[in-house]
Amino acid sequence: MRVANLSFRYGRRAPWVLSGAELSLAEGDVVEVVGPNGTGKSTLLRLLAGLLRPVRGAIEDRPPVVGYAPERFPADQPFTVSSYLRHMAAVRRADPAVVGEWSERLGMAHLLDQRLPDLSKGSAHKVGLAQALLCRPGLLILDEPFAGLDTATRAELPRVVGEVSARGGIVVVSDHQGDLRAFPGLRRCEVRDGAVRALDSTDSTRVETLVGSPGASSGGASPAGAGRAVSSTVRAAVLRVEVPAAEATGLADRLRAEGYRVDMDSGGPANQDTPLPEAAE
Ligand SMILES: Nc1ncnc2c1ncn2[C@@H]1O[C@H](COP(=O)(O)OP(=O)(O)OP(=O)(O)O)[C@@H](O)[C@H]1O
Repeated sequence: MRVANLSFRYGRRAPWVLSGAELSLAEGDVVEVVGPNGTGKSTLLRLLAGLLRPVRGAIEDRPPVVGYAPERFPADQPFTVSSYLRHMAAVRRADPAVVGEWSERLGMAHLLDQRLPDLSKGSAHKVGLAQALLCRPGLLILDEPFAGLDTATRAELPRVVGEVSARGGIVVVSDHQGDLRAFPGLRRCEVRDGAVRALDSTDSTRVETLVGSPGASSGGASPAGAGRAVSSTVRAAVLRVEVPAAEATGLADRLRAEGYRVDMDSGGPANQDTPLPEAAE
């Protein structure tokens, strides 16, 4: 799927939200979209989902089945949870049994008989997630999916994302809270000044700081070069990168998959003699 020279604004005189944005997405990609408030993350997600039409440019090769969970589920609808989800399953030509399955999985089976307008904010949010997942999406768009979720569902969501990705689906997530940050192979991109810019897949600020630090050669691998193995004709640099323990294995696996040699030291803090520079958060 490709976002090609995409420009969008909400009205003829409105300012451009996106201007000439580019993004390529491959099967199985999981992409976190970040950026300051109001820069156009939700707008980009709605464009990707096909809910908004580009003013200029195009979105090419969108998978045919799209699941979209909005940041705020519109709960002001005269249905029960069950009748709404069964209706959505029928519209998406999904097996009605998936309503029960997703309700269980998202911890909302006890809500099925409740009316949508009576739901709490978090419960309504779960209904928004469930309707996006009913259809086995080839493109799953989640706008701030973790906001207001209980602990169990928060823990379940990365597994759901992993399953969609494992069967070749593309997942695009706007996630202020960073709950997917440890997801193996996560791609990150930032929406800013109308453009979509690729970030390093893990903690870009820290890695960039390290590359510029004394002792790290600028002639070797750089975070911007992730995906390119260090060839024998390029001088190699050794970076010491301190990451949270929970993210270490995923990050190491991803770098190895990209052809880098990775040595992992899981014990204690970084070498006290050569302290890591403070990351500019
Ligand atoms: N329906 C709309 N009509 C007019 N302008 C809109 C509409 N939706 C969003 N905008 C404007 O488009 C810009 C981008 O909004 P958007 O919601 O995409 O940003 P965002 O990055 O998702 O913000 P946040 O981080 O606060 O969720 C903002 O200036 C916003 O005011």
